[in-house]
Amino acid sequence: MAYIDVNNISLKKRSRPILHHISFSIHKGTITCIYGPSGSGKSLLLNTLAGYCPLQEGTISCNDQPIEKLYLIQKMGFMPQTGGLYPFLNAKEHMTYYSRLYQLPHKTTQVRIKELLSLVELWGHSHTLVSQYTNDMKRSLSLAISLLHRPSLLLLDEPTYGINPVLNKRIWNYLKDLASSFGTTIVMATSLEEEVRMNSHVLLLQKGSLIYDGTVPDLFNLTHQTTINDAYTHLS
Ligand SMILES: Nc1ncnc2c1ncn2[C@@H]1O[C@H](COP(=O)(O)OP(=O)(O)OP(=O)(O)O)[C@@H](O)[C@H]1O
Repeated sequence: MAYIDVNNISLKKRSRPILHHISFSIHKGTITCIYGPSGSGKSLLLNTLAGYCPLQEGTISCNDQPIEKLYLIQKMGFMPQTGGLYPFLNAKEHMTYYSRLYQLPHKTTQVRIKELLSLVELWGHSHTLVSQYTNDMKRSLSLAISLLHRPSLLLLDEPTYGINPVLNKRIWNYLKDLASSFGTTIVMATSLEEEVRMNSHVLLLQKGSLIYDGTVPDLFNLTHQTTINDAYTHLS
């Protein structure tokens, strides 16, 4: 049975249709990559999954429950592309603030803050105000925050964009371990072809329409191509 069911959703922004009749399913404990060029609707799709864009058409359910309920019961972790950070708080204060929102026990909070800020290479900057962070550091902090409460569903908007290869690999190992050991379901927007290739499930978006939903090997078989970009162009 599917963990997430997206059924015929459409979305308009300022009366302009952006997402068009999108349907797909996601299984528990898998990593799904949403791939497409800038402006294809990746962020809006993720925002819609996270419940930030009210649905104008269609339904989204998670474990047979409306997805909005999942957010309320704190089972979802969402890393937006921007926002969610306070310039005059440092990384540790952010993590503490969000831990309180999630009502994590004090000891768990201390352990997770160190573990996650170390994971994203911010432990050494944990007392620096976010206003002094680079965009990449802000992104890393957003990722750490989204992981804080060990959510069962993680929605990540380009989590590894612009980061160094060593950190990229460490984050990927961490995410894969969450999926395989804890059954965490991960949905991420990415513009990096190599990230799509590493994962089993890919959704290709073009101008707000889903042009492919399936595995990478099936995509290559279908299009007789050997790269994601060539396959994407073939389907366009
Ligand atoms: N709040 C909004 N109001 C109106 N149009 C919007 C809004 N947010 C996004 N759009 C438009 O919706 C389309 C999809 O945007 P979206 O940010 O989801 O694309 P994306 O694939 O995530 O791109 P990128 O990789 O650059 O983030 C774009 O044409 C964008 O201009």
